[in-house]
Amino acid sequence: MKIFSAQQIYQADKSTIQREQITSDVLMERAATQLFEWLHSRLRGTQVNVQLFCGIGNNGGDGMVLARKLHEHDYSIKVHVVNYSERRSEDFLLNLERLKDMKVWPDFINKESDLPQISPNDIVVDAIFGIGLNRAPDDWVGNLIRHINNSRAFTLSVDVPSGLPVDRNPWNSEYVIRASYVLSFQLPKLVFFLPETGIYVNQWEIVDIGLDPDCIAKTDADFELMGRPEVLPMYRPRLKFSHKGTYGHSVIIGGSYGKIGAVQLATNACLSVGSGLVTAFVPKCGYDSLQSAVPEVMVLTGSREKSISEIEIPFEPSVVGIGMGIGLDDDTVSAFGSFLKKSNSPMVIDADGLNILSQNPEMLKDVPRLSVLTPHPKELQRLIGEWASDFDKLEKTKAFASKYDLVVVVKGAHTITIYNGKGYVNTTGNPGMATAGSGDVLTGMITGLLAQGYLSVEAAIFGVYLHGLAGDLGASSMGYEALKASILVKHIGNAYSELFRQPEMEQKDNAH
Ligand SMILES: NC(=O)C1=CN([C@@H]2O[C@H](COP(=O)(O)OP(=O)(O)OC[C@H]3O[C@@H](n4cnc5c(N)ncnc54)[C@H](O)[C@@H]3O)[C@@H](O)[C@H]2O)[C@@H](O)CC1
Ligand SMILES: [K+]
Repeated sequence: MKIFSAQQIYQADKSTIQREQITSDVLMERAATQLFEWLHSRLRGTQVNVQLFCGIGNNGGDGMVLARKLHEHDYSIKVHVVNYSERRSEDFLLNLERLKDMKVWPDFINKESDLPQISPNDIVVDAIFGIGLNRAPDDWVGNLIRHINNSRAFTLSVDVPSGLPVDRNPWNSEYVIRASYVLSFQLPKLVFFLPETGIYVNQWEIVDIGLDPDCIAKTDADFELMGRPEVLPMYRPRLKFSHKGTYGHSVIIGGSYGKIGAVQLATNACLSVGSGLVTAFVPKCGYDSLQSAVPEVMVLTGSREKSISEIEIPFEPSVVGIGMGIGLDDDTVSAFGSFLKKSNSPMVIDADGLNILSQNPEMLKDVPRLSVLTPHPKELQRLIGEWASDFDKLEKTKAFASKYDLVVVVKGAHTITIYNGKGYVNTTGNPGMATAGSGDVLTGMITGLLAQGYLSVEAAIFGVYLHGLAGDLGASSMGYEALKASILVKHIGNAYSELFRQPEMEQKDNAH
């Protein structure tokens, strides 16, 4: 699903109105009717107090329509107009009149007003600001927002949490609604997925308001949300008349004394994701443990006992995954540097491999183009430097990835794969995966997918999705805390099945 900027949403809005030859208030009615249906299907007439806080723009207009519909269905409502400007939108005014026609009289909150009482049992509808927010809310509006947050009432935000701009960090973190639930129109907003701004969104859902599909299809989005429908078409089925050679020979290079487990996890994951053959290249100390822990893996060793000081692979690997547990010894660094110089095909670089690159940026030009880098936040910072915000981080990563023609996997709660100026936001995974070795598993998976012929960007996107899905399946049986990297590997097979099982479950759900 595409993620649009505010300007692109306004454009889709305009194009829908033109194409369907409707007026903008018809679109507002349609949008707010969806909000009503959502709430009504959950409340089913329950007598709970619904307090609606509506701004004076179109987000407030949505709130006005919702208020009218709730009133028509005998809900107990209280409507507040947050009167932050004299520049009221036409559709807001129209729907204010329609509400008054039904003898519902909103109170107007302004600078001097007392803050209304909100009980924790009330439902708050937050329709103060939408995607039109372009500056910090005034202090009195900010105080009202803080008051709503402190009320602990269930807060349903219309389109976006009020006070949260869609293209930058908030001016004041206190002046943003902490939404229990966000009903977002048509397309998700990037801010929902970034660590600094995602905290304002507990849960979100898309409401389809029928925006012009052609306009959406032909608009290039900088970001895309990668759910099952986006990821599934990337899957490459196994062929009946195939053999292990069809699915590539991966080489995992890494490990040092005390860190052989990283290679064990990566090789295991690489096999489980479907690589035909997997060879590990480790220092001598890794030989015995790897041979006994992963019988399917072939093991090559360097000449040293505890660290890698040269990298010699006596065959042409389909793909190399390198860096996990490799350490930063001088000899390892120069072995890594010379290995990069003689490599031409895309590789996957992780952990200390990335740290070597950030300490020796002149090596970056030798990284084969279309390689996949998988940094966690600290490693990313070492590679691209400090950033001012998550937005800045993404822009800098895009520039870095384009400069060297690489795929960069920005790991996090919503991992974002960056390639060719675009960001692909992952939807699977959970906090249980923030655990030792989780990244080694991901590196092994992406390597194994590349070995099977997936393109670099697809291997990264598909691998990240499947890795998260394996984590979700693991967590569903054992919870977050006990989830560990080896369990992720065990669930890779289930994750593949889940990818295909999902539609049946959806059909069944719909049938009820
Ligand atoms: N684009 C769409 O597809 C649709 C949009 N709709 C709604 O329209 C919303 C956008 O409406 P608007 O563009 O009217 O904008 P908002 O309702 O978000 O904001 C209202 C106006 O307040 C002003 N403003 C911005 N920041 C301010 C601040 N800090 N203090 C005081 N005033 C400030 C701006 O001039 C802005 O236009 C969406 O979020 C959505 O809720 C829906 O009605 C349905 C269709
Ligand atoms: K809102």
